[in-house]
Amino acid sequence: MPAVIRVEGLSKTYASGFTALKDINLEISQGEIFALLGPNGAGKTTLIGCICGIVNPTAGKITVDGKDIVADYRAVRAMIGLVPQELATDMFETPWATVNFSRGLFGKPQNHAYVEKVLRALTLWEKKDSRIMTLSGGMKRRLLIAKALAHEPRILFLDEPTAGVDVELRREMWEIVRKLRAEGVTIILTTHYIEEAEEMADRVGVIAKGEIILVEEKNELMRKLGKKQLVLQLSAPLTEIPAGLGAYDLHLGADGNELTYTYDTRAERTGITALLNDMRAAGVTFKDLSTMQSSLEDIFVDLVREKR
Ligand SMILES: Nc1ncnc2c1ncn2[C@@H]1O[C@H](COP(=O)(O)OP(=O)(O)OP(=O)(O)O)[C@@H](O)[C@H]1O
Repeated sequence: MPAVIRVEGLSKTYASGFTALKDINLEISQGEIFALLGPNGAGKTTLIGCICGIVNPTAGKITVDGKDIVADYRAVRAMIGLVPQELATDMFETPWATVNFSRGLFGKPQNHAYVEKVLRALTLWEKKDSRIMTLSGGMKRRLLIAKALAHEPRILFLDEPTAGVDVELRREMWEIVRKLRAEGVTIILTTHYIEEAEEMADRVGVIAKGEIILVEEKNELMRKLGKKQLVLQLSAPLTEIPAGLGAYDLHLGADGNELTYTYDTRAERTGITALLNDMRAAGVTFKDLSTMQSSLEDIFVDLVREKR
């Protein structure tokens, strides 16, 4: 698939002197769902703000469909729809008026049939003449998407589409995103949630402290994220890992009193049964055991370490 968005050497330092993005290089392919995964303050919103022309980059170059976002601002903006985190619109307006107005902002001719199609697709048609303030939280979220789609963009950015929404609504949002992709829209979404990236994305970019740490096919990333640790409190301390256990990914810690085994939860076998058997054969016994799942934070730390 050809790249529809190219980001080269992008950096952003805010007026406060804070550097939110450092030398970002990224390509988004046409028709994919790309998830930008990162903790709070990682720079996700700043990055999409730069691509959408809302935030001025300090350095670097961005093209959308081969057009420079600065030199060709209007053409680029017309190709992009942005679903922000929060609704900033007149609460006394109606969905019908606000979506038609959004379309007009982009200089698109009126097209009531298209606006109707969008409102119906987002199950807002029944509410088209209600005041926005009377809509439920889920309806307001869907209205944000309807507004972003008003001018028929080919690329849609969703900034934390499911932050603070319940499970049912989250699934509904995912369904909407999938339908849009099926219609050929390229989708870039930001999220804190590994499950969201896992559920939705074709590729995932992990961002932390203003740097893209890795970009990976979703399946490959999930394999890396699927690591768990088994921690064994030994009955007696060891000075080294016995030779008979050399084939396992083991770490001896806590003055030889703790053995940690790292395994892949997605592998066909965890290897735990074999490890415990081999430990018995090697005469190593334990008094307690627990498991730990790597947190997103641990994973970021690991990834940063791996990169260096
Ligand atoms: N206008 C601004 N002036 C100064 N610093 C800013 C400005 N906007 C954002 N920042 C800082 O830049 C960093 C990145 O913010 P950004 O909103 O891009 O992160 P994010 O990954 O989207 O976070 P979240 O998940 O919380 O939305 C943060 O430390 C933030 O405080």
